[in-house]
This record gives sequence, structure tokens and C-alpha cells, in this order.
Amino acid sequence: MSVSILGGGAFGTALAVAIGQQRPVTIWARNPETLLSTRQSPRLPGVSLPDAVTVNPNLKAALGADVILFSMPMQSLTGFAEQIEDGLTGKALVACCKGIDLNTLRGPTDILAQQWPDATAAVLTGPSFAVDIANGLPTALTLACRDDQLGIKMQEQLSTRALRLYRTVDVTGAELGGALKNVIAIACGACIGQGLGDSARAALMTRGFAEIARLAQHLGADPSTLAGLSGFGDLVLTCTSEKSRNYRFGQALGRGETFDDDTTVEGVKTAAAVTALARKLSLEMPICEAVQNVSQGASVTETIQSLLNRPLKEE
Ligand SMILES: NC(=O)C1=CN([C@@H]2O[C@H](COP(=O)(O)OP(=O)(O)OC[C@H]3O[C@@H](n4cnc5c(N)ncnc54)[C@H](O)[C@@H]3O)[C@@H](O)[C@H]2O)C=CC1
Ligand SMILES: O=C(CO)COP(=O)(O)O
Repeated sequence: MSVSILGGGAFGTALAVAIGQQRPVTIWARNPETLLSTRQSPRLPGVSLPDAVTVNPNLKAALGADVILFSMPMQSLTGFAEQIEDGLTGKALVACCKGIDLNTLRGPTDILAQQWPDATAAVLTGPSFAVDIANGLPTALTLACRDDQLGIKMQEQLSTRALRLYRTVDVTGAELGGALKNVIAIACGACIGQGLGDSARAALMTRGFAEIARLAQHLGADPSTLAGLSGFGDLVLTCTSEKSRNYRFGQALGRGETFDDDTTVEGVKTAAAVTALARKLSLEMPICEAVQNVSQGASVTETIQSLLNRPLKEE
């Protein structure tokens, strides 16, 4: 199975570095100049692509692979997919983005499946910072594919000695866990940024996990997926590490500081999407709604007060 990665940002480059340690892989980037000339991505400085990685600026050629990884931000996925005319029949399309599309309230595999109904859409998600993967540190991810036979083949192709892929057929659970943990990470960052302490963060993580489970199970996810790498695992990583851009964005909100606009912070648009989705489905998701409000400029202090003032209830 030949493999292409579309997207030369931090995650796409890290995956190319990891997979390229063991087998040939192609990477396509929208702005490939730096990758071509230095074999490094500006989003992942200091990490060079191994020889087995081919940087191909020709998208059509990259689309010829059997397995195609889509590694761009969630809100770019629809526009990117729509500009591709090829049918991609029979190919495995693996979404590597974490989020919910704000216009359609769909996840990445739905978007890929709608654009390419004759291909198989899957998702690669779970706890991993690009820099850790690129540095060859041990990492475990979830590969979710409804076609388990194809999932088994991809699991073998994409795993390396350091990057260990677990498999599931629960695409909905894997995708929603990865999308929503970013929203909860913003909440946790804001909590720590405000100086509210580790106990408050633990409460947000736990009640945030309950919100993730509420939405995901309503949409058909298996609870065991949410308890796995793509849910609980990624929630823990992202809510507790300053390597996370979502967490750092939340910290900046909590401290009343500005944050670099050019940094990919998936949780902001996901908070807006999930708030809309929760309203549509009549589900209560107060932490996600709070993150949506503070991202839109509401006071962090007042928003936290209104979370604390909610009626007492059973756990
Ligand atoms: N960086 C990380 O540690 C991890 C990131 N992810 C996920 O991977 C996805 C991508 O994130 P990063 O690579 O970190 O972001 P990034 O900001 O480092 O890179 C994004 C890349 O996407 C490209 N891009 C944006 N719009 C595009 C379009 N319309 N067409 C083609 N390329 C486009 C940009 O040029 C850039 O190279 C996100 O959904 C993120 O949640 C998942 C796991 C780890
Ligand atoms: O998804 C990630 C870790 O699993 C990366 O988190 P950030 O996008 O918050 O940096």
C-alpha cells in the first residue's frame, strides 16, 4: 500500500518523519518551498524529513497513493476536498484533523465520505504532539475505520516501532473524542490561567469528559472508545500540557493576554460547532458553551461564576 500525506504543517510533517523511518511515503504541501529546499517544515523547526520521504508538490500525483492522509486544519478540509476533481475510487482516506466543521456540523470522515462516496473514510487520532512523534518518542494512536479488514492493513502499514496504532471500527467515537477534547483543553487552560488551581482543572476535565460522552453516545459512539486513547487519553494529554496550543490559548484567555492568530487552535471553532449541535439535539453541554462564550469575548471570571452557579445535581 502506497501512502501519501496531504498537508505540510506540524502533524503532517511529523507523520511523514515517523512513517518515513520504516517505509517510503510522499508528502504534499500547499506551500512546499521550504520543505523542498530544507526538508523541514516551518511548523516543526529542527526536524528533517528522512530520505524515504518524497516531497511532491504535484497534488494529482500525491492522490495516486492507496492510502491518503488528510492533515490540514478541520475548517480547511471541506474547501480543500471540493477543489479535487478525482474520484479517489477504492482509496483509503484518513482524516488526521480534530474538529467539527462549523458550516455543516459534520466530522472529517463525513466530509471525506460525502466528497468521495466510492472511497473508504477513516480517522487517525489520539494523544500525540507532533514534536514527540517527530522526535521518535513512543506514541499510541487510534486508527478508526468501519471496514475492519482495511483497518488491519492500514494499522500494519502506518505503525512504526515508536508509533503504535490501535484499531477500532467506532469512527464516530474516535472522531468526537478528538474533536471535543480540544474544547475542554481551552477550558482547562483558562482555569489555570485564572489561577483557579489543579482541583478545579480536574473537575473541568471530568465534567468535560461527561459532556463528550453525552454527545458522542447520543450520536452512536461506543463508551469504550471514549475511555480509550482518542477520548480519555487525548483529553488528559491536552488538558495538562503546555505543549498543547488549545491549552495555551485557554491560558492566555484566563490571563487576559492575546494569542498568536496564526496558531492552529481547533477548539475555538469546534466550541461554536458543538454548541450549535448540542442545541439542535437538545443536549446540555455547559462547559463547551462556556468556552464558546469566552472565545467570543465573554468575561472568563463571570463565565466561571455562572458555571459554578448552576443548580446542584446528581453526578
Ligand atoms: N500538531 C499536533 O501536535 C497535532 C495536530 N493534530 C491535528 O492535525 C491537524 C493539523 O494541525 P497541524 O498540522 O498541527 O497544524 P499546522 O498549523 O502546523 O499546519 C496546518 C497545515 O495545513 C495547511 N493548510 C491549511 N489550509 C489548507 C488548505 N486549504 N489546503 C491545503 N493545506 C492547508 C497549512 O498550510 C499548514 O501547512 C489539526 O486538526 C490538529 O488538531 C493532531 C494531532 C497532533
Ligand atoms: O491533538 C493534539 C494532541 O493530541 C495537539 O493538541 P493541540 O492542537 O492543542 O496542540
